Amino acid sequence: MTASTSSSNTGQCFINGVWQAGEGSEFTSLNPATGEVIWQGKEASAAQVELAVNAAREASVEWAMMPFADREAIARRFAELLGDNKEEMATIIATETGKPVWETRTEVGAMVGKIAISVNAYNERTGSRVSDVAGARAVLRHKPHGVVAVFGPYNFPGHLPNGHIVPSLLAGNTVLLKPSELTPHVAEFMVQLWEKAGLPAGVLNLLQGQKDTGIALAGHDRIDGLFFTGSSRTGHILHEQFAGHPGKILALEMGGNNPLIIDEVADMKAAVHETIQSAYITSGQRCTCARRLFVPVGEWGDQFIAQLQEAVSRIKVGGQFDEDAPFMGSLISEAAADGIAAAQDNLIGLGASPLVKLEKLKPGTGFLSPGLIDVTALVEADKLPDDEYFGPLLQVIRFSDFDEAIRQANNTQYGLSAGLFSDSEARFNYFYDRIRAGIVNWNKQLTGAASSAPFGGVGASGNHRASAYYAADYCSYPVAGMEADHLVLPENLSPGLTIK
Ligand SMILES: NC(=O)C1=CN([C@@H]2O[C@H](COP(=O)(O)OP(=O)(O)OC[C@H]3O[C@@H](n4cnc5c(N)ncnc54)[C@H](O)[C@@H]3O)[C@@H](O)[C@H]2O)C=CC1
Ligand SMILES: O=C(O)CCC(=O)N[C@@H](CCC(=O)O)C(=O)O
Repeated sequence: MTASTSSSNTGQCFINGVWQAGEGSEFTSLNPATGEVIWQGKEASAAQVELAVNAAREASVEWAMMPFADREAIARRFAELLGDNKEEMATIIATETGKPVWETRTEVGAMVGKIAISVNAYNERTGSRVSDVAGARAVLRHKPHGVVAVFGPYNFPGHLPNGHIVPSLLAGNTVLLKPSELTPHVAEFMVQLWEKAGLPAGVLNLLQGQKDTGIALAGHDRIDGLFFTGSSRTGHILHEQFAGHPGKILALEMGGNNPLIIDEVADMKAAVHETIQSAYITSGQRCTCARRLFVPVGEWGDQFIAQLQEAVSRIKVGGQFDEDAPFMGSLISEAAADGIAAAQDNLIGLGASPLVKLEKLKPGTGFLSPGLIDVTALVEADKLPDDEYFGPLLQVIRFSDFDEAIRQANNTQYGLSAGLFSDSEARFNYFYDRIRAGIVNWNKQLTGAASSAPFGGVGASGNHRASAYYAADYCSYPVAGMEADHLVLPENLSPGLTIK
C-alpha cells in the first residue's frame, strides 16, 4: 500500500520568507519503493544562493539580539507543530526514503525531542555565567557565528538536518538549508512548519538542489560556517574547500566502517538480535551501523553464525506502509541498491564467501534482501577494502586472538562507532582502552545513539566537532569579559607608576 500526503507540495525554495521556484536545472524525487515521482522542482541557482545569503545576513542581527526566551518559544512552537503533524511527517519521510513508517515515526519523535534537549545543551554548554573576581565580574557569554549553511543526508532527512538547525537557531544564527537532493519533500515540509511556528523572514532559508547548489553555497564568501552530515567523500571535499579560511567554522559528521566484536556470550539469541539491530536497521543506511562483525573461531562461533544466517535470511523486507510491517524497507534508490550489490560482487571476486547472499529484489526500486559475507580470507591476505557499504551487507571476520581482533577492528581510516558483546567487564575494559571510536558500546546495538549524548567520530568520520548534545559548542563562540560598573583607581599602583 502507498500513502499520499495532504501537505502542499510546492517544489520550491524558501528565500527571505518567500516560496519561489528555483532557477536552476529541474530535478525530481522518487518513492524508491515504487519508482513514482513524488516531488518535482528546480535547483536554486547561484543567483538565488546569493539572494538567500544576503537575506540571512540581513536577518541575522535582529535574530541574534532577540532574547533567548523568544527564540526558544519559536522552537517550542515548531516542536508542537511537529507533534501535531507527526503522522504526516512520518508518512512523507517513509514515502521519500523507503523506510518503514514504524521507523519514521521514531524519527519524528527524535525531532520533537531535539528541541528540549537543545535548550538544555545551550544553557549547560554555552549560555552565560558570572563570577566575582577582585574588583570586577568575570563574565562568560556566547555569540552566534552569524550565517551558517546546513547540509543534510538522505538517511534521516528530518532528524539529522534538524540536529544542526535547532541548535543553530537557538544560538542566534540564521540558516541556509541545503537538503539532500534525494529528500527535498521532507525538507520542504519541515521548513513549512518552521514558517508556521513564526520564524522571521530570512532566518531559515531553504535552497533545494543537487551538487552544484551545494558547491555554490559552500564556496560563498559570506557564510560564517557550514554544518555537514553526509559521506566522507563530500566531507573531505568541503574540508579542503575550507582550508585557508580559519575564520569559518566547519562541522563534519561523516561515515564509518564500524566494527563489532562478539565474545562467547551466554545468551546467543540476544547476540543475534543485537547484531541484526546493529547492521540491518534502516536497511543498513545508518552511519553507526556495524559493517564488520568479528566472531570467534570454534564451535560457539560456528553455532552463532548458523543462528545469524537463519535470522538474517528471515528478515522481512517490504513496502513502507505494508500492514504486515517489514523490518527493512527499500534503500534510498535503485542506484544505491546497485552499488551495494556491486560491492558484494567485488568482495566475492576478491575471495569472500557469501553466507547469506544479498539479492536485488525488484528492478526499478531500491529493494535488497540482507546479505552476510565471510571476508576472513581477505583480511588474512590484507585485501579487504576499507570502504563504508551504506546498505544491508555485513562482513564477517573470524578470529582466534582477541588482541588481533581489536587490531583489525582499528584497522580502518574511520572511527565512528565500535562495540563488544561480552559477559566479562574486564574484557570490555580491555577493549575500551584499545579501541578508537567516538561511540563505544558494550552489549548494546551500535545504532540508536541518544540525542542527549555527544555524537561524532574520529579519523575520517569527523573533524572533532561532535554533534547531538555537543552541537551547541559549534553553534556559537565564547566571549570572556571582565566587567565593573565604574572605573576605580587601585590603592596600590604597580612599581614605577605615578598617577596624580
Ligand atoms: N556521522 C554522521 O552523523 C552521519 C553520516 N552519514 C553519512 O552520510 C552518507 C549518506 O548520506 P549522503 O546523502 O549520501 O551524503 P552525500 O555526501 O552524498 O551528501 C550530503 C550533502 O552534501 C551535498 N553535496 C554533495 N557533493 C557536494 C559537493 N561537492 N559540495 C557541496 N555539497 C555537496 C549533497 O547534495 C547533500 O546535501 C553516508 O556515508 C553516511 O555514513 C549519514 C548520517 C549521519
Ligand atoms: O544526532 C542525534 O541526535 C543522535 C545521533 C543519532 O541519531 N544517530 C543515529 C543515526 C545516525 C545516522 O546514521 O545518521 C543512530 O545512532 O542510529
